[in-house]
Amino acid sequence: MAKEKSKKTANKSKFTIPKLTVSRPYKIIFGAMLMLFSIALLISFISFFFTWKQDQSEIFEFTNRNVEAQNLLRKFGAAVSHFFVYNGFGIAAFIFSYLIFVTGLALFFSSNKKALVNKWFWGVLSASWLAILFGFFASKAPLLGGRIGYEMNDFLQVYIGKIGVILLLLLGLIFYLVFKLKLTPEHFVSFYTKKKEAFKKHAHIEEDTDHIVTSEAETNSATKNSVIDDKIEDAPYTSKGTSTTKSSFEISVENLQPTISNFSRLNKDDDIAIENSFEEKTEGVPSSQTELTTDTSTQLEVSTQEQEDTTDKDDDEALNFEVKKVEEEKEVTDNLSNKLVKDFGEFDPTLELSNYRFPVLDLLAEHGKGSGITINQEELEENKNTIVNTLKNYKIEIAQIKATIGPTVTLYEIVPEAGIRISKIKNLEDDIALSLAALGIRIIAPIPGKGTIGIEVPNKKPSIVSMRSVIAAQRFQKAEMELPIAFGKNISNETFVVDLAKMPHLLMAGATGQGKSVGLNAILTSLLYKKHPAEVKFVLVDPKKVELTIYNKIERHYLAKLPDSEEAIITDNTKVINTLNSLCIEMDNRYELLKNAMVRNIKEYNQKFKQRKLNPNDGHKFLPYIVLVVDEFADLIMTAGKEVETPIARLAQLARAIGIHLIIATQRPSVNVITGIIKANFPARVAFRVTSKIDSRTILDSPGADQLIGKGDMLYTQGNMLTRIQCAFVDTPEVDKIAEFIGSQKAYPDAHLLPEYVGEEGEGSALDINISDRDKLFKDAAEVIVTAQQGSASLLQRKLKLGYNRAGRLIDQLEAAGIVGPFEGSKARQVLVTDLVALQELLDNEKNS
Ligand SMILES: Nc1ncnc2c1ncn2[C@@H]1O[C@H](COP(=O)(O)OP(=O)(O)OP(=O)(O)O)[C@@H](O)[C@H]1O
Repeated sequence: MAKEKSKKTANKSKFTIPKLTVSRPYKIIFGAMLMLFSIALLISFISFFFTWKQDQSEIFEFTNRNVEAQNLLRKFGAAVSHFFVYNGFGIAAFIFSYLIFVTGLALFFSSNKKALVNKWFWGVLSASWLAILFGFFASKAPLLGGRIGYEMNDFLQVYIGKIGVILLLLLGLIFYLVFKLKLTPEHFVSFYTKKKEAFKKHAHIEEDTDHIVTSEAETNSATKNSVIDDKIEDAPYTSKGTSTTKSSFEISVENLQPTISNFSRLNKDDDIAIENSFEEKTEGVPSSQTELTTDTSTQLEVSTQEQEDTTDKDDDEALNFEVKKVEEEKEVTDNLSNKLVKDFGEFDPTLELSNYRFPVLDLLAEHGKGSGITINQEELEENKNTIVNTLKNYKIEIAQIKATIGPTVTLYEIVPEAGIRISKIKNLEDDIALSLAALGIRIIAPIPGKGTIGIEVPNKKPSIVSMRSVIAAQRFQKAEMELPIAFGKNISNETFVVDLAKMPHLLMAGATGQGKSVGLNAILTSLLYKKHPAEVKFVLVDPKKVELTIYNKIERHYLAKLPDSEEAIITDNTKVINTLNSLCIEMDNRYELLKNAMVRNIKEYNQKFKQRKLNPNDGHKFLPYIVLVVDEFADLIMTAGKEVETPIARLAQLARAIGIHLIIATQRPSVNVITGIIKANFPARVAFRVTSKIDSRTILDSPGADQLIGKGDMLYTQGNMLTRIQCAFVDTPEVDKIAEFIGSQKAYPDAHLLPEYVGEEGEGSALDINISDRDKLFKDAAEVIVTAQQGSASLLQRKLKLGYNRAGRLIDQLEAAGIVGPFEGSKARQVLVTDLVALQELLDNEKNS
């Protein structure tokens, strides 16, 4: 079926009326002719209304050239006007002039034909309607309706009478309004209400304006004029100073506003009503007035456009198709943090001590001028020969030998002949040492990553590596590290710089007098030379009480301490436990901050904080690195055992991301000091000379440290290969000078305060009568005891997960508060409060008293 239908339509379209194709130039000519003709008609028609009486008799004398017509277009004008107006449609003949003009225009611009047909349809209908209407007045004014009007009117009157004709005309009018102007009754209703509202507002504003005008007149001050007044004064048409003009303008502009705002609220059908009301309102207002308010004029254009759209809906060509340019949405890159950074710059943590000066290089001594290596050629030659000969004795041929001179040792790299087993050379270590008659020979077989065998032979005259030389080294100065440490110089005499933040914790061991304390000072000095007081804080634990006391001077710059402690450098073992636990709290707090800031480590956190992306009101603050230095760890472990080991292990396991780094030194690297749990969490290790291979294994997991020569000769490992380094030497007076230099500068009001830690052990054993001195868990403990009706410390220990000391202290406090009875030997104490209500009462009474 569908196919048949489509076939039929196809056939239909095939046999449509043959198209009269006129070429474009002809169309233009013809169009122009029609337009000119229509103009001629218009002139003739207008002229006809004044000359028709004189010209009427001459019409029949058309060919007689002696008879002159009065019409502006003479005989032609008189004839066509007679035809169109007198014998035609009367005044409605103008419609034909218009229709001919638009036809010419359509041809001229080759525009849509459908719209033209539409125009002709409505044009002829309107002309007929008008002609019939004016037909009623044919006897008095025959020109109004023309002959056609008269005849049609007469014809209709015969059949339907005068009233019938009037009704028919009314029907025609409605037909026109509904179909052509697309008007509905709702339009009239809304138009009426709008009119009413506008009228009300008009009246209201008129009142106000009158008021303004009078007050203006009273004050006679030009400065008080409103913006609209200013605009009026600028406008060319206004007669300056005439208050009537001003006020009338103000009203009209004000009047526009409600109309326009209403416009947006109305539905499509309401458009015409609004426009009509608008036009009415602007009537009588000079056109320039509408130009004054740009907004208004824009809106005006829109509404005019809409009207055209409605009236010429089926006029495809005339339809104004406007593509609205969609503006790209603007991105708001200017968020608060960017704005803050723009306004105040990035947050500068060093601002509080902005005048802080880093210690100068001159504070450090040179130690052995030039610190150049003083090895002579003879010694080198001699050592080489001895090595080659010794190996030869054991039938080990050498293909190549190379020497690298370090500050304390010289490395001889040998490439043995093919087929020589490396283990054979390694086993000859002692023999080679004996032959060379030197202490501290270390054989590295093979040197990792080189494929050679290294024999380190101490220099006869070792040179001191001064702290000054390593601090001044470019490697250190340009090191882009979080916590750079210049340890000293390696075997190739290069400055050895490592990042403590990457280690992330360091374990140091070495027999007494081998350079541990100097090593610690070298680490601290490196950080003091590179880091601002705002960026790093030290927690110093010095059970020996003498090694680190020099740093007391920089307490308010660089040290961190517990809130209640007087001395920043911790020498008391119980305080060490509290400090370690406090650091654990600090660690937990920092993790919370990192979590809230949605960052993974302290570096990202501080960066975000500097960029002002973190709000200090949410508890965010710049986090300095915290370096915990424990000088004699063995001593701590011996006295505090697990209480120290546990927080140390916890910190070592977790603290790297939040910027807490541990440096632990010990002179007894035995397994009960450097336990498995400690070792597992300290991948970076430094070994100074130790007394036995076992100690070397404990600290480095391999021998070697026992063969060092002491005096700062050290081995460093970060989990893989060992690096032999000559530790930089910094003497106590130098450190003292640096501390003095820093300490003499403006400082923070106090040392950096660590979070408070309430230890399990109380400070005094006396009964705490003072309520404010009570344990934080006092109330909980009381509730536990009262509920269980059993006054025992072990109950508290179990329920509140407390240590024995703290539980005992709580019992004492409960006794003092009268909640439990006195100590009764092996029996549990008597509970003096019967229930929780009574307990609450007791506590409330205590508070009030
Ligand atoms: N890097 C070094 N360069 C030159 N000499 C050094 C170096 N390190 C240490 N020494 C020498 O060794 C001595 C002892 O050093 P240090 O005080 O550091 O030993 P220690 O291991 O801390 O001893 P203790 O454990 O008894 O305190 C220093 O006084 C110094 O003479």
